[in-house]
Amino acid sequence: MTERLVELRNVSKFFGRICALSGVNIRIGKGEVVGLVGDNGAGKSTLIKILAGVVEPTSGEILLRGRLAAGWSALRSRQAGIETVFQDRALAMQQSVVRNIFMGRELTGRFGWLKLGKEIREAEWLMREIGFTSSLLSPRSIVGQLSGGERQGVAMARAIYNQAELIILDEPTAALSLVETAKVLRFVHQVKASGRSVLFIGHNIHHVYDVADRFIVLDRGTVVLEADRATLPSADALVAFMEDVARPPTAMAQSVADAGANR
Ligand SMILES: Nc1ncnc2c1ncn2[C@@H]1O[C@H](COP(=O)(O)OP(=O)(O)OP(=O)(O)O)[C@@H](O)[C@H]1O
Repeated sequence: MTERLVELRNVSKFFGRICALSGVNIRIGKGEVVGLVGDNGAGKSTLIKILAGVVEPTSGEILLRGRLAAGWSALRSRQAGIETVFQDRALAMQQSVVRNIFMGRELTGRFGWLKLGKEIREAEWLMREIGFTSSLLSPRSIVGQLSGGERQGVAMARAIYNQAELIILDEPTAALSLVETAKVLRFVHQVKASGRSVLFIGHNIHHVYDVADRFIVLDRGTVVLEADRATLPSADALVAFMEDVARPPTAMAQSVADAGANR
């Protein structure tokens, strides 16, 4: 097993009487890509918001490198190297790639002057690190003119600049074409190759399967499957498992009865 980076131990979250998470145990190791899947309302967003420190668990513990993390908050989460790329990616569309990467953490000199040359060089390095290959793209490109997959890459480059050790990607391939999805999956592979970890949340099981080393399936607030890639022969096996989980108990009982009758 890889070195443990972050763990949730017996975490539950209630919103009033609604139970969003119940006794969840998960761990994310250094340099691994974990795929988090589950139907609508399964608790995925709540889980990533807890990791990001923007939602407080009702009970349970968060551990960093095996040690209890006290006083968990958005600041502590970022200090621990956890960066979340939410679906809107929070990018300034009218601004350049370099301005987006350094937003709020600009490189300045002694008198507060912007070190644009240094930022450009650093942005070029980050773009290479994340796997941008197009020669048409530069740190000066305007983000609003980039494709959806490339924008996702800029958000990931910003996370790396912010010292991310774990990048949480909230449905990074939602509404993207095949070509754009392939770009995002390549960026994720690059992030892993650089030794960082990724928690990849996705509705498209095939995208998650393509990129993850390990899979966690949430269903109505509980972890119903945690499996290594080696134990899941294909994306279809994961889809079949999820279909079984989603099936209402009566339908399941009926299908068991049907199977018995056909024997
Ligand atoms: N702020 C909130 N107040 C009340 N209930 C909430 C809140 N946030 C989430 N919930 C409820 O908690 C449960 C889990 O929601 P969550 O958004 O975490 O699921 P999800 O897996 O991310 O779903 P989706 O894929 O649709 O985004 C749902 O029943 C949801 O209605």
